[in-house]
Order: sequence, then structure tokens, then C-alpha cells
Amino acid sequence: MAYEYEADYLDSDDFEAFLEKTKSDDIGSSQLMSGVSTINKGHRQGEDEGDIMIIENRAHSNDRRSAQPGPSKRPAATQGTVKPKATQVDSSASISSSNQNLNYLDRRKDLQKRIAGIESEIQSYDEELRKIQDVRALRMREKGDLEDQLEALRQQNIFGVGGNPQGKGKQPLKDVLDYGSDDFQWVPQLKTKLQKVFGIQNFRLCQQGACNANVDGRDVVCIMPTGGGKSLTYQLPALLIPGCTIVISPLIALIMDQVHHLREAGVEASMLTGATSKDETNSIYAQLRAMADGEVPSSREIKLLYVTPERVAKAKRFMSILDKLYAGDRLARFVIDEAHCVSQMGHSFRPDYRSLHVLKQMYPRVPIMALSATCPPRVLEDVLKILKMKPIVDGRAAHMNEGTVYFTAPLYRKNLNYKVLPKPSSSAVALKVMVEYILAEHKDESGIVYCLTKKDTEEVAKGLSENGIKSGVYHADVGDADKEALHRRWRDGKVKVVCATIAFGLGIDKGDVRFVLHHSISKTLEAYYQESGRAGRDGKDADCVMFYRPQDAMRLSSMVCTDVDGQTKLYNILQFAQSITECRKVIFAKCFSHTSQLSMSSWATEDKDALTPCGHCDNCARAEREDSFERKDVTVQAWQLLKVVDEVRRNGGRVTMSNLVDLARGTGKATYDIQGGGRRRGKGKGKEQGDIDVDAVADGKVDLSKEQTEYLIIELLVTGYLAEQYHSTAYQTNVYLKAGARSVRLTRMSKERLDTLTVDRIVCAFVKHAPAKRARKSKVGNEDGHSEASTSKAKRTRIGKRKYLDEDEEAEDFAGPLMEVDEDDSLEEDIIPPPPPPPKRKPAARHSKPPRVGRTDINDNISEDGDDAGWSYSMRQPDEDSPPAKRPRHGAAKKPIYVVDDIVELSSD
Ligand SMILES: Nc1ncnc2c1ncn2[C@@H]1O[C@H](COP(=O)(O)OP(=O)(O)OP(=O)(O)O)[C@@H](O)[C@H]1O
Repeated sequence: MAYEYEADYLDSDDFEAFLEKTKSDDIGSSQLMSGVSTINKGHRQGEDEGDIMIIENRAHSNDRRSAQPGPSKRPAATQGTVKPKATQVDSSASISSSNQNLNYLDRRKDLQKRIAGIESEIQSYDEELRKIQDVRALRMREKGDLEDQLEALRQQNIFGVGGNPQGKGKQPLKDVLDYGSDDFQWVPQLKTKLQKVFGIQNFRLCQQGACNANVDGRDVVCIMPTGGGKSLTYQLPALLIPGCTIVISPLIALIMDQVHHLREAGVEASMLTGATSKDETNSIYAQLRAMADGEVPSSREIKLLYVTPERVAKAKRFMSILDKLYAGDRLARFVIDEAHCVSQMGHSFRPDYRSLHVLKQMYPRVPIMALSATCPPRVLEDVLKILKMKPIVDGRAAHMNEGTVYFTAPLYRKNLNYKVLPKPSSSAVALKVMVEYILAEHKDESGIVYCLTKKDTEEVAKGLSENGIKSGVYHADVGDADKEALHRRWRDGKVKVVCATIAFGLGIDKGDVRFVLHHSISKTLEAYYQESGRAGRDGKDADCVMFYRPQDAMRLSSMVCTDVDGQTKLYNILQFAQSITECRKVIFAKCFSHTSQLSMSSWATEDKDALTPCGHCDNCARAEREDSFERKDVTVQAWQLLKVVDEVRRNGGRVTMSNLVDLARGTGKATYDIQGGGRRRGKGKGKEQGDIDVDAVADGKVDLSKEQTEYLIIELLVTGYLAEQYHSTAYQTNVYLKAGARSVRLTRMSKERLDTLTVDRIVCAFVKHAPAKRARKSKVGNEDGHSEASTSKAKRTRIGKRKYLDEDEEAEDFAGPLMEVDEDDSLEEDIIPPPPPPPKRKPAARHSKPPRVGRTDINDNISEDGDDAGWSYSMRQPDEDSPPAKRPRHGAAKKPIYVVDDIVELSSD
């Protein structure tokens, strides 16, 4: 008997066994030692006995090999799960010391015996493999037959061809399916339910295709714009398919909203979230168990069950009910809303979404539908991979059985009118402008005002409420109950405007949102698209207005400076905000095709390609009037700004945007910070202020207004002439400006030589100075007291832009609101927006009470709605008895004293 010992691959158990064996076979360590001594002896004897010499040499080399450190020499088969049947000693084992006592013939016999044993073992494996292969081939044939039958069944039921389910029809079979067609037998049923349950007359975009593919049990991906109507694509088919559709959605607010709507429509819908009470949870589980056991008639089944991804990832109880439903054939479909969250490459990755890969693994028969508004190709690819879904096939020409059926709808929404308005630097005036805008354009209509900070939301909501626009606050610190209450009241029309941070909106479904205002620009153009897309979900016209001032860019820059691509994305939205000539749709299309690799065609419609202007955004309207803006060469002004930046750097200082504007324009007390160094360092160590002689440094002051200079600075920033540098303190990050990579192209020249410059000229588009004109007449409501949504259409053709300012505003700092003026509007109209109707009364005449604008104190006389308990104060509306608001002076109303034409757009070639 041979014993092998290779220290580097026997594990401790093997080693124990080995010792046991040596004991039982009575060859303990003494015998092993004697083996060694034999070797030694043999070595000596080898001089006369060749045979023994061979053994000695082999043993010796083996000993050396055994002693070598390194990877295990255990045969592969013993390392994996498959183990050889034979328990004999490993065939690759080396010669043991005890073996060395055997002579050549014995050893040969021993090896031959072992080889024969392994050969017979291999033969038995071959035999088993042959049997398995036979069974596999049989099952493959059966599968093929069943697939043929399935295809024939589809052909028969979908197209009325194919003859019989065995596929022996007389008519030719179709190869592909157009899910968007009416060919499917269930289409009449779908359309009936569409109208009866959802009150919707016609399908939109690719809804019918997605519904058909769902009923047909296919895996589906549907990319539709925000508000495009994605929910219907799974809610409607769920009513036709037996069993329960599980919807995985990221936000409790969204889930509540959906369940509420469905229940209102009489659909059996439930949710299992952290907000579901224990009793309700137990009752839902009991219902699901009964469904799984086949004890619930189809009409009383839970048709849609909403859960958060965390539940799929973490709740054992939930997973075990899924198992039961699956076993009982009651799992109809998984729907993954906001599916881009699955991918780390997506813009709002959620770690718990990753765990959704278990769905296909554990429930392979259950189809999956993935929904998203923005899912660029590489994100989509990642999502499919993670969810273990097959590659996509076009929903209009889909293979019968293979692939994930893909639908996409244009991202461009014709009913949204985009517009950027200048935002006054004073927050009180900015608020006033918004109040005026809402009262003039959207009085009594529902809207959202997106703000950058929680504080902003509260101030804006208070300001709006004080002016008769009933508003609520929604941000991360508002409690769940308050959020829900606000949402409910807003949906019911009791609250008109929600002032919110980005915490509000993911999937918020209110159809008649007529306007979305941005109090500050968003951090990215993608985010702006999403947020503004919450307007006009009912398909009627709605306005998306961004209030922009360049200073906000600096504020945002400090917030995104640590984000991946934060700065690049911010520059994209700045370009959007600064542009006054290019169609907003075209900017979206170009930007998205670049940043998200979304194909340009996503912005095309049946009648217009992506690069054809929409014809109804502010820039398209402006383009119709050649005299509404002018182009100006500002190469010299850009050179001056860059010279100032250079000089500040030479002095060891740093400039903020507003420093730079003041220094370059030579206004007031223009200074910059010198921090702990530089030629102008003072005696102490702390901060010192520096100034410059702008005539000496930049050959004079920049002859642009403050607003124009700020716009020009942003243009220089996004085009690389300027760059940002950040300085973080314990409390904040400050943003300073420095020379950018392109700066030297200009600054290396003298001012005189700039005239000879043929390349790199910098040209800005300025909104032309318009003669002062009074604000347009307020919109007159219809009999319901509501203005018609269709008025927005009329607005598309209005092109006059006017700006006004109260007398008491500091002229230089104010970029007045661009008020649209109907050409036939009376110039004599009072510019003061009409007052709000007194609350809890019949609407009063619009000019009876002027609004209070820009106040930031809480008015003690503001009453609280009975239902509002626990709400943010800004949910309050003005009390009838509250003191009348201060009416602006007559003169201010009559005489607009300041007009600014300070929007610039830069191009450099
Ligand atoms: N075919 C239709 N005709 C009219 N209205 C529709 C139609 N389909 C959906 N809607 C309405 O459009 C609104 C938006 O639908 P939905 O909530 O499904 O959008 P969404 O694509 O899920 O948007 P988001 O990405 O923001 O969640 C809803 O009020 C819905 O009732």
C-alpha cells in the first residue's frame, strides 16, 4: 500500500485521516523514518545497485517537489464539486517513501492497476453523459414543438391565421409582430377598459403597443417622456391578465398617488411600504395567500401591488409570498418604474434596485416591464444585463418569441412652452416678478415652483400665499403626513402652487399642472427636463419658465463642484439659460445627444426632425422679430475682463463674479480679496482687500451694464476663457474666477491688436432695448373663473417683450421681468398685477385689492385652514380681515422707470 504526503495540498482533515491510516496500517512515523533511512542507505548502496538507485533518485526529486511552496497540486477534479468515484490514491500522486521499498515490477503493476480503475470510471461517466444528452435532445425537441404551437396559437389568435394550434394553417405565418396594431384579439377589450375604467378615449404615443406586448406576456422596455403616460401601459393590461402585477416604484409618495388614483377608478390596488399599517399589511398578505391558493375569484384579486425596491431586497415575508404566488400561477408581471435607477450609470442610481436581478432568476416565467423617461443606450444595456432581460427588439416589428420588446416615444412635448426670464437680484423683487407672472398668466391654475433650497421654498410659498396664491411647501424636512396632505390638497385643487425642492415630483401625477416655474436653474439640463416635464401631463398647453440670473450659477457651482461631471452638466444648463436665439427643443436635443447619448431622433416627431425649431418657445418667438435682439462684438470687453483677472492673480488675490463685475466696470468700492500673500499684503496675516487701476490694467472700464457683464462672464466661463476655483471653509465653498485655458488667446494681445483679430472674435446677442410699455392686460377668465389652457397657444405668437421696474428698485441691479405684451393691449393698463380674490368668498373684481409682494415676515392675521393643522405656515392663505396690502405708489404703477436689455448670448469662432 502506498501512502502519499504532499504537505502543500493535504488539508487538515486529510492529514488527520492520513495519520489515522498510517496508524491502522501500522506504519507510523518510525516506519516513515525508516523509509528515509532506506533512501539514505540506498544512496550509498546505489553505487553498486542500479535498481535501488533509480528509486532513490525519484524519491529524492519527489521530496524536493513536495517541499516547494506554491499552488495546490490537488487534481482539479477533487477541488471542484465533482469528485472521482474511485477512492484510490490520486493518480498524479507522487511516489511515497514507503513505495520505495517496492521493486520495479511491483510498482508498474500497481500503476497499471490504478490506470485501469480510472479508465473504467471514465467509461461510466461517458455512459451517464450519453444518457443525459439523449434526454436533453428529447427535451429540446419537445421545447421546439411547444414553441411552434405557441407561435401558431399566437398567429391564430392575433392575426386569425395559422389554421390550428399545431401550426398547420393555410395562410402564411407572419414572422414579426407589430404590437402597435389592432391585430390582437384583446384590443377591443383593452379599449373598452381604457374608456370605462380610466376615462381615456385614445391611446397616446406608444401606449397601445406597450399594452399589447404586456398582455402578450412579453418582457417590455418602455421609454416615454415624463408625463407621457407610462403608468397606463401596465395598469390597463393588468386588468386583463389573471393574477397580480407587482409594481416596484422608488417613492412612497408616488406609490400612494398611484394607488389612490387606481382605487378611485375602482381598480383593486394595494401597496406594501413603510407607510402601510400593520393591520393592512396582514390583510394584504392574507389576500395574496388566498389568491395563491386559488381561493379568490378573479374579479376580487389584487390586480396591482405597489412596493418599494427595498422590500424586494430585504423582506423575507414578501419574498415568500412571491414564491407562493408563483407556485400558484398568480404572479402576472413585474413592473420596474424608473428603471434607470438599476444602473450605476443612470442619473439616480438606487442600490436596492440592483437586487432586482433576483426576479428573473427566481421567477423566470414572470415577464418584466422596465419603464423610464430618460434611459440612454448604455444605461439601458446595463439595466437589461442586471435584470437578466434579453436584448431589445423593436415593438413595431418584434420577433415572435425572442427578445425584450422595446418602445420609445419622442422626448419633445409639443404642449410645453419653454421660456427663460431674467431674475432680479433682489429676492423680494424676484418674488414680486413671480407673483405677477402667476397672477397674470396662470391665476387659479395649478403649478409648481422649484427652488434651490428649503429656505427658498418657504420664502416663496409665503410670498405667494400672501398674494392670494395658495401655496404649500414640500422639501425633505417636511414630515410624511404633511407631504401627503399637501399632495392631496394640491391634487384636489385646494392648494394651487407647490413650492418645492427637487424632493417633489418623481412620478407626481397631476394632469392639469399649467405651469412649472424655476426660481433658480436646476443643476443639470436633464434634471430641468424632468422637473419642467411635470407640467401639462394632460396634454394641454402649459408653460415652463426658468428664472435665471448669472449669480445663481456661482451658487450652484459651489454645490456641484464635487459631483462627477457636476461642472460640465452645470455649464450645459447655463448655455440653455443664456441662449436667446436657439430653439429650446434644439438645445435639449443637442445636449442630450451629447451627454446622455440619447439619439437625436428622440426629439423628432412625425412632422419635424430634431433640429427643426419648435416654433413656440421664447427663442423661436424672438427669432420671428428681427428687431428684438442685436448681435454685438464684445471681444474688447472680454479682453478687459480677462486682463482684470490676470492682474488680480498677479497681486496674489482672487475675485468672485461680483468682484470682477465691479472691478471691470470701475464701479463703487470695487475690491477683491488678498488672502495671506501677494504684493499688497498688509501687516496682519488675515484677509486684505485689493483694488486695481482699471484704466492702466484694462485700458478703461468695461462699457456694459452690470447684467450684461455678468452674462458675458458666464459665457466666458462656459467657453473656457475663464475657469472656476473653489475655496472651502468650514461652512461653505466659495467660488472664485481665474483665467481659463483659452484666456491667453486674447490676453497675449494688446488692445489695439484685437482689431486685427479674425478668429476668436466674441459676439454676443443682446435682447434689444424695448421702449417702456405697460404690462399686458390680465388674462380674463372664462365662466368658471379659470383661464383656458388654450390661451397658451395664443401666447406662442406674442412676441413683444417688455420689462418694468418699480421706482424704488436700484436701477443698475435689476433685470426686470420680461412681460409679454399683446400687440393690442392697452398701454394704459395698470402694471400692478390684479389682486387675488378674497378667500372663502365669491371671487372679487381683479383690481380691487393689490397684492402684497416681497414681504418675508409672517403675517399674524393669516388664518389657518381647518384642515391645515400641522402644515407649513405657508399653506395659509390671507385672511379676509388682514390689513390691506400696501399698494405701490401711483407713480410707480404709471411710470416704468427702468428697462434692461441685458441678456447676452455669445458665440466665438
Ligand atoms: N392616452 C391618454 N390620454 C390622455 N391622458 C392620458 C393618457 N395616458 C395617460 N394620461 C394621463 O397623463 C398623465 C401622466 O401619465 P403618467 O403618470 O402615466 O405619466 P408618466 O409617463 O408615468 O410620467 P412620469 O415619468 O413623470 O412618472 C396622467 O394624468 C394620465 O392620466
